[in-house]
Amino acid sequence: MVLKKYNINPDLALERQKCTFDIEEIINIFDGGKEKTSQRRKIEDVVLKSGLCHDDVPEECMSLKERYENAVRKSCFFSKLMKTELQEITGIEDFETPAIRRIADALFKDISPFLLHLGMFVPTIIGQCTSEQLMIWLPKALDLQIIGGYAQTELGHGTFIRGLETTATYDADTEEFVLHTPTLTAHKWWAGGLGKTINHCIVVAQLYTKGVCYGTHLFMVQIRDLDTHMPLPGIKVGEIGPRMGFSSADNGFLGFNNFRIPRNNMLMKHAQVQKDGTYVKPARHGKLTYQTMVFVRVTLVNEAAFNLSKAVTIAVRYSAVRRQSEMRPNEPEPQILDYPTQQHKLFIGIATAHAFQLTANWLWNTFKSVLSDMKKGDVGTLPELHALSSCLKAVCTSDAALLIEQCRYACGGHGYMLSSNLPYIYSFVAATRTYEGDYTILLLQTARFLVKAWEQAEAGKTVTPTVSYISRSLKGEKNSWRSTDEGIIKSFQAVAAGKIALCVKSIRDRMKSGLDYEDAWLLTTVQLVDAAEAHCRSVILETYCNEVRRLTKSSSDNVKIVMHQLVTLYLSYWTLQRTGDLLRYSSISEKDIDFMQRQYEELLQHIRPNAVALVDAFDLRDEILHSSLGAYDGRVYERLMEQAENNPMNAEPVNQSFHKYIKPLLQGKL
Ligand SMILES: CC/C=C\C/C=C\C/C=C\C/C=C\C/C=C\C/C=C\CCC(=O)SCCNC(=O)CCNC(=O)[C@H](O)C(C)(C)COP(=O)(O)OP(=O)(O)OC[C@H]1O[C@@H](n2cnc3c(N)ncnc32)[C@H](O)[C@@H]1OP(=O)(O)O
Ligand SMILES: Cc1cc2nc3c(=O)[nH]c(=O)nc-3n(C[C@H](O)[C@H](O)[C@H](O)COP(=O)(O)OP(=O)(O)OC[C@H]3O[C@@H](n4cnc5c(N)ncnc54)[C@H](O)[C@@H]3O)c2cc1C
Repeated sequence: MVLKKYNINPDLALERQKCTFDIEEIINIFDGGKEKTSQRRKIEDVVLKSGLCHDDVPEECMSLKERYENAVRKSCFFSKLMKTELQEITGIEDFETPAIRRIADALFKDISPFLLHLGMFVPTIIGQCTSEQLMIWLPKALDLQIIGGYAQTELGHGTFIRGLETTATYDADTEEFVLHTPTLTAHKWWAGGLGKTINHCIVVAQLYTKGVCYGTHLFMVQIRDLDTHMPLPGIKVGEIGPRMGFSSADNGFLGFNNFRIPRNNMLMKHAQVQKDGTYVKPARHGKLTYQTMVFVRVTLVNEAAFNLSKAVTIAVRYSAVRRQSEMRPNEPEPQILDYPTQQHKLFIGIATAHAFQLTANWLWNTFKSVLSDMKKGDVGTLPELHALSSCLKAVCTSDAALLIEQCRYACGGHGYMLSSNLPYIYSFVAATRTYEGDYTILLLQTARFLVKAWEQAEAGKTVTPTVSYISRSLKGEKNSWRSTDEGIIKSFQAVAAGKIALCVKSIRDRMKSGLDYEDAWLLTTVQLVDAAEAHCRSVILETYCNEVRRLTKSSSDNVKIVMHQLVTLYLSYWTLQRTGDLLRYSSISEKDIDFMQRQYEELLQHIRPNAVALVDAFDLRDEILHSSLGAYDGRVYERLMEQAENNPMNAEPVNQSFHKYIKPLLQGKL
C-alpha cells in the first residue's frame, strides 16, 4: 500500500516536545555507531525507493496462493537488489547484515519463502562443507543459482534428532548414498521453502555404511529439476497446509524412494565416508553437525528484540493518541498512556527490547569468538555457548511473545485488527518459541550444563565465567540484598544457585532411594527447567547492566539517565516478579520489596515523558512497522478508515451471497 501523508497528530507532536534526550544518540548506540546508522538508512532508502514494497491489495486480503506468489515475486526482486544496487551503493556483501534483516520486513508483512535459504541453507554450507564442497555450492547459493532449505524435522520427530528415521545408506559399488523414507512418520515435515520454492535441500538422515548406523549426518540433495522445477523421480514433495502464521511462505513435506545422490553430497567437514565405505568420525566433538542450529538460536535472540521493538513502538504511539475514560469527573479524557497500568504494560516492553538487543549483540560476539576457537581446533568453549544460546533463545523468544501479546492487549479492540500488524508480529514470534528447539527442551539442555558445572565446582575445579556464581555459593557466600544493580544481579545469581543446588539434591536423594540416574533426572525436570530459567534471567540482567554501562560511557548525561532508568525499571520489574524466589534464596525483606515497588512506580512516572521518544529511537520506518496504529504521524483513525475503505469486501455494495442465500432465506425460499 502507498502510505498517505498526514500532519502529525497533535498529541504525538506534544509528546516529542517533551523528550529530554537526543534520540539520534540512542539510535547510534543500537546501530553500533553513527556510520552504521547512516549505512542502514542508505540501505533502507534503496529498498524503499525500489517500489518493491508496494502491494495492490493489502496482503491480508489475498488468498493463500496469492500471498505466496506475491512473496516469491518480492523475494526474487529483493535478492536481485541485494546482488546489485545494495552491494554497489553500500558496499555490503554480507547477507547477515542486520540492516538487511530489518528492511526485509518492509517487503514481507509475514515472511519470505527464501528465509531458510539465507537463514539455514547458506550457513550450513559455510559451517559443514569441506573447502572443496564449499567451492561448489557456496557461490551458487549466494548467487541464487540454487535455492535451498533445511529438512531435519520429520512428521514423527522434531525434538529428538537421534530418533529421525530417514536413512542414507552408502553403496560402495556406485559410490552413492541411497536416501529412503521407510515409514509415514519418516517424511520430512515443516522445512521452510520446501513446499514449492526450493530446488536443493540439506537433508538430515541416519547414515549407514558397511551395515553400521553412525547416527544423523547432513546431505546436500537436489530435489527439483533446475529448469522445469518438477520434483525429481524418487522424490515426493509438497506443502503441509495453512498455519497460524508463516502464511506467505511454504513449509513442506518430503519423502524419498531409494533416491540416489553422489558420495560427495554428504557434508564432510567433520565426519567422512571414504570411497570404500569406511567411516571417519569427527575428530573433535560429536555434535558439530548441530552447529547451524546454534547459529540460528543466536540469531533468534536478535529476532526477539527486533520484533518486540516493533510491537512496543506500535502500542506506545497508539497509547499516546488514544484517549479514553476520565481520571476525575468532568475532566477531558486522558491519553491512555497516562494510566500507570498502561505504562506497566508497555515500558517493560521498551526495557526488554533494549535488554534483549544488547544481550543478542553480546551473544553474537561470543558465538564468533567460539567459532574462531574452533577454527584453531579448540572446542572447549562450545558447551558454554550451547548452554547460553539454548537458554537465551528459549527465554527471550518466550518473553518477547508474551510482551508482544501484552502490546496487543494494550491496544484494545484495534490491536486485534491485522492492519495493526500486532497479530502478525505475535504469530511470527510465537513460532520462534517452538522452532529451532522447543522452550522446555532447550532449558533442559542448559540445565544439563548447570548440573555438570555444579559437580565440577564441588570437585574444586574452575568453572566458566557465566556460572562462577556457583563456586561462590558452594564456598558458602551468603547473599545480602542490596537494591543496586550489582546487588540485584547477585541476588538473582543466588536464586539460580539455590535452585541448581536443590536440583542436584533432588537427583541425589532420588538415586539414594533406589532410582537410576535417568529416572532421578526425569522426575526432577520441572525443577531443572525452573533452575535453567533462573540462570538465564541472571545472565540477561548482568549482560544488560554491563552493556549499558559500557556503551553509554561517552554518552551525554541525559542519555545516560534515560538508559539507566530503563535498566532500573527492568531490574525492579523482575525483582517484583520473583519475590517468592528472592524471599527464599536471598536476604530480601518485605521492607525491601515495598521499596522496590515504590521505586518501580516512580520509574513509570519518570519514563512517561520520554516514552514516545524512546520508541522513536528504535528508528523503525512506517514501511517496516506496517501498522495502522503505530505510524510515525499517529493518524490512527484516518488509517483505520483508509484500510476499511480499501477492504475488497467493500468493493461492491451488495455481496452476491445476499441474492444466493440470504434473500431466499428471508423469503422462505431456501
Ligand atoms: C529474501 C530474504 C529475506 C529476508 C531474510 C533476511 C535475513 C535472514 C536472516 C535471519 C533470519 C532469522 C531467523 C530465522 C531463520 C531460520 C529459522 C526458521 C525456521 C526454523 C528451522 C528449524 O526449526 S530447523 C529444526 C530445528 N530442530 C531443533 O532445534 C531440534 C532440537 N533438538 C536438539 O537440538 C537435540 O535433539 C537435543 C539437543 C535436544 C538433544 O540432542 P542429542 O540427543 O543428540 O544430544 P543429548 O541430549 O544426548 O546431548 C549429548 C551432548 O551433546 C550436547 N549438545 C547437544 N546439542 C548440542 C549443540 N547444538 N552444540 C553443542 N553441544 C550440544 C549436550 O549438551 C550433551 O552434552 P553433555 O556434555 O551433557 O554430554
Ligand atoms: C513455523 C515453523 C517452521 C519450521 N521450520 C522448520 C525447518 O525449516 N526445518 C526443520 O527441520 N524444522 C522446522 N520446524 C520444526 C521445528 O523445529 C520443530 O517443530 C521443533 O523443533 C519442535 O519439535 P516437535 O514439533 O517435534 O515438538 P515435540 O518434540 O513433539 O514437542 C511437543 C511437546 O513435547 C515436549 N517434549 C518433547 N520431548 C520432550 C522431552 N524430552 N522432555 C520434556 N518434554 C518434551 C515439548 O516440550 C513440547 O511441549 C518448523 C516449525 C515451525 C512451527
